[in-house]
Amino acid sequence: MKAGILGSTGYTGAELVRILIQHPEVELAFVDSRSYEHQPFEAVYSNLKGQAEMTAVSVDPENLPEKVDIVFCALPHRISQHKVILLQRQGIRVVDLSADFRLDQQSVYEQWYNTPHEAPELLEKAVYGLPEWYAEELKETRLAANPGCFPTSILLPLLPLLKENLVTGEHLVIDSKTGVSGAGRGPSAVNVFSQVNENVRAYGIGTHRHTPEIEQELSKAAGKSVTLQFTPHLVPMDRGILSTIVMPLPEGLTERKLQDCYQAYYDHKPFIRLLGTDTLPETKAVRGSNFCDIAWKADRRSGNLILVSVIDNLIKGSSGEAVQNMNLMLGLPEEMGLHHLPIWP
Ligand SMILES: NC(=O)C1=CN([C@@H]2O[C@H](COP(=O)(O)OP(=O)(O)OC[C@H]3O[C@@H](n4cnc5c(N)ncnc54)[C@H](OP(=O)(O)O)[C@@H]3O)[C@@H](O)[C@H]2O)C=CC1
Ligand SMILES: CC(=O)N[C@@H](CCC(=O)OP(=O)(O)O)C(=O)O
Repeated sequence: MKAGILGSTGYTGAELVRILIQHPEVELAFVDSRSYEHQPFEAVYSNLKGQAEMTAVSVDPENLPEKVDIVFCALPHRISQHKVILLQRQGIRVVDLSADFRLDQQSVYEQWYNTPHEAPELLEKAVYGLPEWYAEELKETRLAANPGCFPTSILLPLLPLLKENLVTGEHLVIDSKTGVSGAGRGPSAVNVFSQVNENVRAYGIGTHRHTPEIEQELSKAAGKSVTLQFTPHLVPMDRGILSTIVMPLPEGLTERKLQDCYQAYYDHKPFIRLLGTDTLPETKAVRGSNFCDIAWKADRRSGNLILVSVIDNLIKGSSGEAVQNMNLMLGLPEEMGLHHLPIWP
C-alpha cells in the first residue's frame, strides 16, 4: 500500500516519514514541501541520512504524483482544510493532523479558530481519530481528524471514568506541560532558545483552542455538557506532554475501582500503559514511542482525585497516532510499524 505526506518537512511530517519508512506494509510514495522542493529529504533531516532516499516535491492535491491509498496532511490548520477538500473530492483517504476537522460544529470551529470553515459537510463525515475510542468508526471512514496533542493526553485518562459515571465531570482543573516542538518547527518565539531555556510559563488560560475539542469529547462520554479549566505550560524540553487532572473525589471511589475501570477499557490496548498508584508518569519514559502512561491517586486528605498522564507529542500526540489511524483505515493491525521503544535518557 502507498501513502503520501503533505507538509513533510514540518516536525510531525518528518516523524511520519521516520515511522513510515520502517512500516512493513506501507510505502512512501511522495513527500511534499514548498520550501524544500527538489531537495533530498535527508538534506533537511540529517537523522534520516541514508534512510529516506526521497526528494521533496511540491504537490498539487488535484494532481498527485502517484496513486496512493492514503494521504497525511501535516499542515497548519486553516491551510489543511483546503487540501483535504480537494483530496476528498477524489475519494482519497486522508488523515488530517491539523485541527480543521476535529470539532463537530462549524460555529465552534469558526469561533475558536477565527476563520470560516469551507467544508462543513466534511465535519459530519470526519471521525475523531482517537483510536482507543473510535476504532470501529475509523475502519469505515475516509477522513480521520487526528486529535490535538493536549486532548490526547487528557482524554485517554478521563474518558473511561466519565463513561462509567465514576466521576461527575464537574470542577475539572487540568494543568498540562508541553515541550516546544508542540509549536512546530517555526521559527517562532516559542522556539527561541533564550526565551525557553531556564524558563517555564503558563499560556492561554481559559482561551486555548484545544478547550472546545476536549470538552466536546468529554461531554459525549458523560452524556451531558462538561466544562473544564485548562492551563497549558511551556517547559524547556524538546518533546513530551505531562497532564495533571484534578477533580473532587466522589464518595466511595477507591483506587481499586479506578484500576478495575482502567483495566476494563485499556488492558487489551497496545499503547496504553497503566501505572496505577505507585509509579508516577514522566515524559522521558514515553519519549520516541506511541505509549500513553496513566497513573491515578485518590487523595482522601484533600478530597481530590488526581490523574497524571504522559505522551510524546510528536508520536502519540500526532504522527504515531496518525499511523495508528491509518492502520485501522487500511485494515492493517492497529499497532503495525509502531513498536518503537522509548529512548532514555
Ligand atoms: N507539533 C506537534 O506536536 C503537533 C502538531 N499538530 C498539528 O499538525 C500540523 C503540523 O504541525 P507541525 O508539523 O508541528 O508544523 P510545522 O510548522 O513544523 O510544519 C508544517 C509544515 O507545513 C508546511 N506549510 C506551512 N505553511 C504552509 C502553507 N501555507 N501551505 C502549505 N504548506 C505549508 C511547511 O512545509 P513547507 O514550507 O516545506 O511546505 C511546514 O513545514 C499542524 O496543524 C499542527 O497543529 C498536531 C499535534 C501535535
Ligand atoms: C507548545 C505549543 O505551542 N503547543 C501547541 C499545541 C499544538 C498541537 O499539538 O495542537 P494542534 O494540532 O491543535 O496544533 C499550542 O499550544 O497551540
